[in-house]
Amino acid sequence: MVKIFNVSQIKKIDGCTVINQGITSIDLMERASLAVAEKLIRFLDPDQCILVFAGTGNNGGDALAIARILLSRHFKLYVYIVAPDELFSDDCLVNKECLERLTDVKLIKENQDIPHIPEDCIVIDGLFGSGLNRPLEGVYLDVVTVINASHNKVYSVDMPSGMFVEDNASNNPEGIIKAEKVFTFQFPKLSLLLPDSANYCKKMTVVNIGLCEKCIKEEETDLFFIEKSDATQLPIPRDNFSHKGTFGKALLIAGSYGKMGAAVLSARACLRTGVGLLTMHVPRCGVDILQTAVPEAMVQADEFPENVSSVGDNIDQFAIGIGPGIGTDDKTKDLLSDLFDKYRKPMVIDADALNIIAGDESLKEKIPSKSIITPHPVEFDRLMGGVSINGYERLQKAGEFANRYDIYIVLKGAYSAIITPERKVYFNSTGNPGMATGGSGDVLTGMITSLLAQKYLPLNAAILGVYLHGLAGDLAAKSKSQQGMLPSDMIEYIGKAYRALK
Ligand SMILES: NC(=O)C1=CN([C@@H]2O[C@H](COP(=O)(O)OP(=O)(O)OC[C@H]3O[C@@H](n4cnc5c(N)ncnc54)[C@H](OP(=O)(O)O)[C@@H]3O)[C@@H](O)[C@H]2O)[C@@H](O)CC1
Ligand SMILES: Nc1ncnc2c1ncn2[C@@H]1O[C@H](COP(=O)(O)OP(=O)(O)O)[C@@H](O)[C@H]1O
Ligand SMILES: [K+]
Repeated sequence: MVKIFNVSQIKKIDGCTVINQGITSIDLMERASLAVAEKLIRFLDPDQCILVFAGTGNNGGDALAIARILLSRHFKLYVYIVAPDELFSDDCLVNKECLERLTDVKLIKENQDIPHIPEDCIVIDGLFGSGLNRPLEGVYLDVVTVINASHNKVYSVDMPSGMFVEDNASNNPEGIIKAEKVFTFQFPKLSLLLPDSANYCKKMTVVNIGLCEKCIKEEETDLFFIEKSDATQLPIPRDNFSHKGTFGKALLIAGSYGKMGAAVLSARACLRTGVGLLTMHVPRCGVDILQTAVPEAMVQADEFPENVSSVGDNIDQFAIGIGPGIGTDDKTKDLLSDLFDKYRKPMVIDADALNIIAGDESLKEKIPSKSIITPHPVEFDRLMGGVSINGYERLQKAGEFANRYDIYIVLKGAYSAIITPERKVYFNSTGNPGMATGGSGDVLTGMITSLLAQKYLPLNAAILGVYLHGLAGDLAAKSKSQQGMLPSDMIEYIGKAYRALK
């Protein structure tokens, strides 16, 4: 797992690296800048005009070192340092003086020094990084406004300048660079993983700068970024003599009149994820649909034609998933309450099941311990009874909720976050905007339920389920495009996603 740290932890690891590796901070800056420049070069055209905007701190120092490296590779650069008071950090000053021996470096001290930024340029943004401690004002704000208004591609060093590493609730949205790509050092930064960064960081690339592994190992955190190597370790190998009983029984309670598609998608995804036996509990109107669309599944018909209203006895044999397409009818509400009374093992709770719970405090109290709930942000805000001001606040609330009710929360989104009862957070690294289409969530519910049935621990079921789901989405997008892909395609790629983990 890649650890995610706060600013003071990053500074500490920085200092510890310098000591343990017997280097100076300027050596580390050079290493970091070289690593970014190497990545950056792939996106640059030698004929294009490149404007570098540096600040006066170490982020500026990085940008100036990157400018020097790019000059040595014959890129055409115009370099500006925004320095209203001309106070430079030591390492920034060293890089400024090095660069001034090679090219003209202009200072921007006030608004009138800001250059016109032509169209079709590339901007390299090294104004502020992790040292930002207040929203931008004055000439800094003016520079960011001009850069954003130029609509050129901006590549940011470490952070989009003006964006805080963690909480941006108090920030000025106008004072943050809108970057095409952010090359961030060594660790993903929390704010770049939250939906708040959507306008400011289209893509985050983590650049390894060789910080001391021992220091990183010793520094504790509750925030993690899931990598392929983490997911690869999770699938339970299949024994030669295993049989369908080995891989568990899943029961999916899904569908209502007009929403049987959700049940079909979750059923297919559950089967493709490897469950031994799948039973679908659906309203009577859905029986033929299920039997035709998913012949591998057994079907239990509810007594009601259009909604699910009750589940039978003998449900302890199953891993249960409930929610896709069930609607919020009163009968279905009774079912949920009854289910929570009868069944005390971890289950997967999604979609309308969450909307039902949202309106009833007593149901929240009854959620079985260690269950996995899978809300998207709107469902989560409904559960909380109010909208969060940003993704950071939502994450804090999710930690409190998971802890209070002893459950796992999969907060879905671009980097879905898995939040544990101990308030640890695991961010997923797979998936793409092609998955932002009705039915993708139903697929996820089927997948995690399948893994629970196969005796994965709830945390592992959530991590592997979310990772595989995103990976299947990435494979589907590769073949069908983000626009053209469907949740059904994702299901077809679950097998290949498993293969890719080998
Ligand atoms: N391990 C790593 O990751 C490595 C990191 N490295 C690089 O170091 C960068 C962090 O550098 P940094 O600490 O010098 O801070 P940076 O962001 O340049 O800001 C400079 C100063 O600006 C000030 N300031 C703050 N807000 C302000 C505002 N709104 N308006 C005006 N001024 C404001 C504030 O000073 P203050 O005014 O508070 O005294 C602050 O100290 C990091 O992002 C990465 O690029 C690499 O070089 C090596 C390895
Ligand atoms: N931009 C994105 N990048 C990665 N994954 C995404 C993106 N948008 C949506 N997803 C994933 O797609 C799924 C959508 O789920 P949900 O909103 O519940 O859809 P539905 O209710 O229509 O089935 C979630 O797992 C989410 O993480
Ligand atoms: K920056």
